[in-house]
Amino acid sequence: MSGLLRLGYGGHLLNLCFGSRQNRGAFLEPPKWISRELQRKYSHNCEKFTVVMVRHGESEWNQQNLFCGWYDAQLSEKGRKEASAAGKAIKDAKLRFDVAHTSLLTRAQDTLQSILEVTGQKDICIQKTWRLNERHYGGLTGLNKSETAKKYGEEKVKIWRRSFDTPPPPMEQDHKYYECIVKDPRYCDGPKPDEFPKSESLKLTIERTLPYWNDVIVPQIRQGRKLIIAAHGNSLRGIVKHLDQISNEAIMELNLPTGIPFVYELDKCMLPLAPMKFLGDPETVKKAMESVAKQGKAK
Ligand SMILES: O=C(O)[C@H](O)COP(=O)(O)O
Repeated sequence: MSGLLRLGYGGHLLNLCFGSRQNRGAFLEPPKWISRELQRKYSHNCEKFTVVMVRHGESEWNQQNLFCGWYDAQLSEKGRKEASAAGKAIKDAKLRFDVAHTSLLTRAQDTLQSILEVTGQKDICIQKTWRLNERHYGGLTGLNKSETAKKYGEEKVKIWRRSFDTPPPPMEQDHKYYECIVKDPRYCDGPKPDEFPKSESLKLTIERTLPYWNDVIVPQIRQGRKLIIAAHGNSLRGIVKHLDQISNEAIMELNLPTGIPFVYELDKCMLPLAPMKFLGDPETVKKAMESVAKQGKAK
């Protein structure tokens, strides 16, 4: 299928078709030079696609306020409860899925399993990828966030946690968790040794998450498949930044809460038709976001 874009230009109405023989069956994005505002306003389609995303429930390392990244922490008791509450919220919203996407980390996979159990959808196809993993916290992995803020200052910790392109210090080979992460057999199919991160900024996280969004997830959405993505605070922040075109500065203030699903309605150009909608009471969501932000404060 090709697309039709209507643009008002110098008093004329311009109809632009896009699509090519090679891409028959796929919908091409309108040319990049057309602003998102115009795309949204004039894009000649009213189909909408629903995608549900959820950050895993609280992990044992979240509970102890430790930088976790690629360390495979398990869900805490509270995290397991959050995961089943997420399932209930999804069930109440009557959302059904054809495919689920998750990371290679247990906390995201267990959250997904719990959601699928509660919603009675355990048999759907699950695709797992390292590209949806949490951002790699490098040398900070295993350190307490508050103590790190006490040692280096809250401002520095906020930059490590939330800046767009300043990565935390790298994880060196003598780091306590280096071996168990780098030699973990779950990474036998990737990342390749030369792409294996030593630490990641949000920018670097987006660079490995977005190809998966564009090449695997978007084609499924366009085929009309209903998707759930159970992943992590920062891999999801990257996707949200991309979808909502959030600036590098503004993304610093976005803190995703654990275990509260959020829903996007996307048009055919994969543009959100409305802001993300949390399946939770707004006051609870606000408090949960504030408490994530506070984890980097020195106590
Ligand atoms: O990896 C971690 O420590 C958390 O899951 C995400 O941490 P952040 O909110 O400090 O980025």
